[in-house]
Amino acid sequence: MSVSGKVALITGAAQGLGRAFSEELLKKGAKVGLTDMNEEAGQATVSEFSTKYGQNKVFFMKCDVTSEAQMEETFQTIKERLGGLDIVINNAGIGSEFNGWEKTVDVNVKGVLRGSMLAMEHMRRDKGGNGGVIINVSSMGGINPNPCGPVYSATKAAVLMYSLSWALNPELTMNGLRINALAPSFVDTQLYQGLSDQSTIHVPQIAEKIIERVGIMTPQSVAENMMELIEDQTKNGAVMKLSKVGGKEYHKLT
Ligand SMILES: NC(=O)c1ccc[n+]([C@@H]2O[C@H](COP(=O)([O-])OP(=O)(O)OC[C@H]3O[C@@H](n4cnc5c(N)ncnc54)[C@H](O)[C@@H]3O)[C@@H](O)[C@H]2O)c1
Ligand SMILES: CC[C@@H](O)/C=C/C=C\C[C@@H](O)/C=C/C=C/C=C\[C@@H](O)CCCC(=O)O
Repeated sequence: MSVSGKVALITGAAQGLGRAFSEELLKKGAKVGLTDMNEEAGQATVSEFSTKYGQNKVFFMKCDVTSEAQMEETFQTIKERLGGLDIVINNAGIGSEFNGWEKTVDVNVKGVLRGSMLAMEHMRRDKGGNGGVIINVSSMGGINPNPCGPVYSATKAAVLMYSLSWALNPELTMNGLRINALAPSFVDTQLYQGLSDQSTIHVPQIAEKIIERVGIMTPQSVAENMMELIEDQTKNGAVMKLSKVGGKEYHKLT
């Protein structure tokens, strides 16, 4: 599928991976609904991208993925403002392991499931949509047990299993939809930089050893690889693993 002229909605897009996904899509001629709970960062990003790619190509909405009302309004508004919806990337995620662990579940699991359900409602052909693709952002931490973040890993494993379960449902494919999961290892973003904050993870000394082994990617390199999940229409149910040392691999869970 060529993304030129298509409309994408991305959560957590003000910075990090979501910002990189947005820019990669804009470079290829897509229109992007950039959403994030951080309004200041979101406005700054959309201002930069409007200048680079055109005012009518990108639109920002403040949206907290844990709010059903905000997510419903955001999907409807972006679809109206940009003329449709073809690509949804449920990217927003956090990593608190201790006193914020329930928020981690709310954002990383409930936020992704909410965005997936809204994406299906707005894109499925039997409800007036044009079909499309959903990319749910998991992690290598959702595939391999990771002592640094049991809560985080559980949320990312949930994203994987939810996505793959839907991919097997003919209701999805018969209505022109595809759903995939992206599972990067470490990427140089604010979330990764928070790893050094002992209040967010368990056993940071183990994290250091894992990082030495698997390396650290740039958000841009992840975004460039991710595009294959959108452009290759045979990839329904695919799990793309990415790491600095291992490169790109497709993971089979079944
Ligand atoms: N950085 C990594 O090493 C890495 C590796 C694998 C997977 N991931 C995943 O990639 C995704 C993006 O993470 P990142 O590394 O770019 O982190 P990041 O912290 O740089 O960016 C996350 C963005 O999500 C936004 N956000 C947080 N909570 C939100 C909410 N409730 N509603 C809306 N927006 C919210 C933040 O404001 C921020 O702009 C996450 O799902 C993360 O789990 C990251
Ligand atoms: C880990 C808790 C959270 O607060 C921190 C997140 C930081 C970065 C994002 C995360 O998704 C990255 C995970 C990377 C995992 C990399 C390798 C794993 O497969 C573990 C491999 C185990 C091993 O090699 O020993």
